[in-house]
Amino acid sequence: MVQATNLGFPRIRETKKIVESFWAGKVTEQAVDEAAVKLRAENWKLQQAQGLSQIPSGDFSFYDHVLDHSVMFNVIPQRFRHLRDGHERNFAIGRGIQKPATETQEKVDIEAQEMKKWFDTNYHYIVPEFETNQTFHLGAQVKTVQEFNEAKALGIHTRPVVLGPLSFLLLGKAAKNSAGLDLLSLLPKVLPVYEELFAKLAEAGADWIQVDEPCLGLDVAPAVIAHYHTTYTRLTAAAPKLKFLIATYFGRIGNNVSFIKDSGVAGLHIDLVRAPEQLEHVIANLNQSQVLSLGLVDGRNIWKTNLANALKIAQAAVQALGSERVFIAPSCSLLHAPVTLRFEKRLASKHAELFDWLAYSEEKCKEVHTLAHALNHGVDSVKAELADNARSIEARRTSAHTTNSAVRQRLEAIEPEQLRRRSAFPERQTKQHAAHPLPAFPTTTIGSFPQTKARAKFTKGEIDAAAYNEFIKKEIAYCVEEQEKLNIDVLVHGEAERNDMVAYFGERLEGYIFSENGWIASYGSRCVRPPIIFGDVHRVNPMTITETVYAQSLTSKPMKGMLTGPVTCLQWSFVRDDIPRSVVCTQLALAIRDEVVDLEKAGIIHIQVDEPAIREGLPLRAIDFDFYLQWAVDAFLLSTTGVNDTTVIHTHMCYSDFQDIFQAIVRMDADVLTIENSKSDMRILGAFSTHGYNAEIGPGVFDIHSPRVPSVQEMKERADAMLQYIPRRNLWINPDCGLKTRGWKEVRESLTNLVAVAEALRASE
Ligand code: MET
Ligand SMILES: [Zn+2]
Repeated sequence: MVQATNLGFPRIRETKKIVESFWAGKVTEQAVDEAAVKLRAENWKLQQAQGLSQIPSGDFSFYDHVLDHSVMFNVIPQRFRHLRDGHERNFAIGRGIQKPATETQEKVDIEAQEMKKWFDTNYHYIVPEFETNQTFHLGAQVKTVQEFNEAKALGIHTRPVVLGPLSFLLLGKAAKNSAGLDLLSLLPKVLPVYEELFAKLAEAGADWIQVDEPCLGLDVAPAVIAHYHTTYTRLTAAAPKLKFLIATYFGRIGNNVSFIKDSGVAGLHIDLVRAPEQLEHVIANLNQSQVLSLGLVDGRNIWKTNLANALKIAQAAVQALGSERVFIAPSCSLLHAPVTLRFEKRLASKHAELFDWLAYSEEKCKEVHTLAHALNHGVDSVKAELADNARSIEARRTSAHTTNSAVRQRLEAIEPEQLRRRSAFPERQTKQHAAHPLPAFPTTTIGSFPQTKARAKFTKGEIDAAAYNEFIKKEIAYCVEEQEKLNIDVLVHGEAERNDMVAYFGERLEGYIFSENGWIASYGSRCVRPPIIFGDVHRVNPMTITETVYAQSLTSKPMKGMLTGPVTCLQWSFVRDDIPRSVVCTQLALAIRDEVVDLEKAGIIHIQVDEPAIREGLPLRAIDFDFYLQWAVDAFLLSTTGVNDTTVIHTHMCYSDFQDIFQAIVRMDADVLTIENSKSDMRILGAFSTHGYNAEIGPGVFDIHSPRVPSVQEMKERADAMLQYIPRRNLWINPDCGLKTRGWKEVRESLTNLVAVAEALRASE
């Protein structure tokens, strides 16, 4: 029998409320636990109702599953160890903790553990911190075992999910006191604890267990693959009752598959959505009894699966392996997909055509079941489901609403000179400085200023459109006035009208729709609701001109226009999968290009096109980098090069992992680049120039993620250090990202100090 399985279920939206109430001190730890028990039960039952035969357990988390795993293995950094074991400590590891001193207690102020992007998703995990004399052990309560038992008590036999030892170590980092630690040197210490965990699971009655090893989708050295081999040979031998399913996702396993055959593992899960071409190669690398779990339903997007196509692939696998050796599954954990379409009332009634194309997690589980059923009992046994699916797929394929011939023609007609500024940077810089002189070390901000609640009221319908517009104008005026008082050189309008830097543009472009409940986890209790790109994207009307021109009318200083770049719009949306992402990105680029040109026409001479997500889109394998960077940078160029030499194009990026993309940044050919530099790694600035970056640059002089007000002296020291790598005429002084999460008081104080730094630098010229 082919099994219908799942790798993980979303958990976040429902947990948000209870977790945030707990943080606010409104509910007890016990209430949190009770809510969790209820939610898990609901999720398991829901998956069972969809007909899955292997349902995951242990995938639940209140904050992050990697954090939970670290805690389960007692990998708790020194600075948190004195806190009481429990939710409060776990949340403290994720978010840091600050408590004022009381009569009975000293002040508490502990920095959170580092958060990092989970592969190429927009989910963030808490990076495990390992020490040289790290010890590992399980506590009295073992989360994975507990949750397995919890499901068992409900009569549901689940497949426990555990983060595998190699990925656990490789995704971590050395603690500050353990610089230079070779993470894999901890294997001999961690494996006995994994053995203990697996023994407990076997004792509790588990048979299949899912061991996630997402690092197998990366370029890993042969030495690491050798570790995989010895590790799994050992773990499987120690737990003869368990069947290990190694789960890979987000791409192809490639030659990393080589260790599987004689490693003792019972099965392997592969992502056939991202990498359908790997099927044959993987099958050829399995032994005679190993199971292959086929990730055929996209776990990272919201479109219905083309079941006929998926069935063909599955049938080929069944033919090669036999039905006992095939599982059907989503491509990855459904953590990255919204929960259910049941609550999308507005889409269902107002956009019935599009609604019919969608599948969230609940519906994806059903698709998995339908595929398995068709394989086990013949296609006729699910005739109605398959016919329904074929009808939706065909309706989407032939819809008049996804294609716009004018957009297609415009794309065809793109000429190479539309990807180039008229002159090279040095010539542009001379012209720009002559046409619009600025003081040395110009000061600016990244775009957003502290936000007020009125926009939320407007969405709730409490104030009407006219009142709302008046309100936005006031906010802009206030923001401009404050910046003038602070004596900043290049001003911004503050982005008061923008809920979200991607959704704002999505709402103004054709080709997008918005869901009510398409929430996915971003980090901790934070969820995002990515807009949905379903059709050809194009701009109908200007999107930012009114606000920008109004803001410019209030000041004689230059007002910087503020746009979100095409790659970031792409990266932070659910993107149609019927045409290549590169094509969607090019369409977005043309829309932004029109806006850039219109801003210039309206007299705006500084225009910033933000691309914070360009690094995140980088593929997982180095061999795929060039292809991505080619189209991504081309899209940025297409959006920004329609202007005169005297117009200053800015861009902004805020993930400091620039190592892999220097050349791409150079090729983006912006006049000014503002970047996050809060980690103060000055060497990175040196690397910019080594890689040929010669344009203007503003490495943030303060970290906006913290409410702390930086002193003049500390920022001046940072700027002085920057000057060792950056010529004086190219250095801008700015914070490292937008200020919308901060309060006005601290922003005013921080920026007063920031301007003082620029003045001090000028004085020393
Ligand atoms: C995540 S980058 C944010 C850039 C945007 N212009 C802002 O200031 O909010
Ligand atoms: Zn930023």
